[in-house]
Amino acid sequence: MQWQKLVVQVNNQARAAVENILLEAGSLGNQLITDQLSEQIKIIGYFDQDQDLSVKIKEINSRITELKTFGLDPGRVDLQLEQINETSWIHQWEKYYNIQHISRFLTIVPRWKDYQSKDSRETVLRLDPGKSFGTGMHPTTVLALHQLEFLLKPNTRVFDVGAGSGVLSIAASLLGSGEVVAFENDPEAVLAAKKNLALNPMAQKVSFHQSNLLAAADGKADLMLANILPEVLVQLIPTVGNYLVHNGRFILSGINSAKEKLIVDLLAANGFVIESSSQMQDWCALVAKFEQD
Ligand SMILES: C[S@@+](CC[C@H](N)C(=O)[O-])C[C@H]1O[C@@H](n2cnc3c(N)ncnc32)[C@H](O)[C@@H]1O
Repeated sequence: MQWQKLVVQVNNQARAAVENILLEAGSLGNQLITDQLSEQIKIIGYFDQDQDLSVKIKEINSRITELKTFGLDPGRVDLQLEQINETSWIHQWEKYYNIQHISRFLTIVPRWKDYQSKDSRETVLRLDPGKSFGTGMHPTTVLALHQLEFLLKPNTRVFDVGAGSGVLSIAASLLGSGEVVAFENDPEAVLAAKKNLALNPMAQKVSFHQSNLLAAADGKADLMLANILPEVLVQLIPTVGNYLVHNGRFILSGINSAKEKLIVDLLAANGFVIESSSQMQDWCALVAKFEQD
């Protein structure tokens, strides 16, 4: 299978915004290459070959150029499209993917790295994201994991919408939740998530389902997770109340700061009260409480 790689060279100050533009254009994962001697960085977006990027490149270029109107100078912008084969794509990820200490008590370790925890309180999550989103390195995943660690109570029933590599679902189980039911519309991601579950035998009662948003959900959750782009959150939010208990919490991530107000207003209109908002780079995560009967 062939992939396409879009290499974008810009000024470092536009990094978070450009990463977001690539993800919104359909990049399945971004890789960052920095040079300590230069302000210029390279952001590489990986796209499925089926995507016609000839039109999208123009759109991406003009969105990057428009950043100037928001006070972000992207500098000299250069975009190069390259074809790559699947093996080298996965190889690239493995090269740049490292052990990540998400918090004092949660560490994500790539499947192929050795790691011995020295602290019995530390939870170690083994992961091989393959082609699916959710290495644990992206700010949106880190923000969701921080909120999950903070909010999770023992035996809570969790729904994870847009499970990707399964990172949030597996973390929820390892951190002590009850049943975790995860939904993902990409069949390849569902397979990757199931393989990741097998890498973590301590994660119990987790199931992954191929489903458009909550279409395959049954019953109600105490805690809902969704790290998905705002365009998808907008479709999801009006349905969440049917699947969340009264006073249940909803952790939303994947929101670029410019879309925060839109999501906050939609949550309020659907019976949610915002409890907190956290920020990393240009990304925002929200915790909302469902107060409607
Ligand atoms: C940003 S990734 C998040 C992955 C992982 N949960 C994490 O936090 O790192 C969003 C995921 O949502 C999935 N997704 C997008 N639209 C969806 C939909 N309508 N129904 C189910 N999953 C969807 C994508 O395939 C992708 O795996």
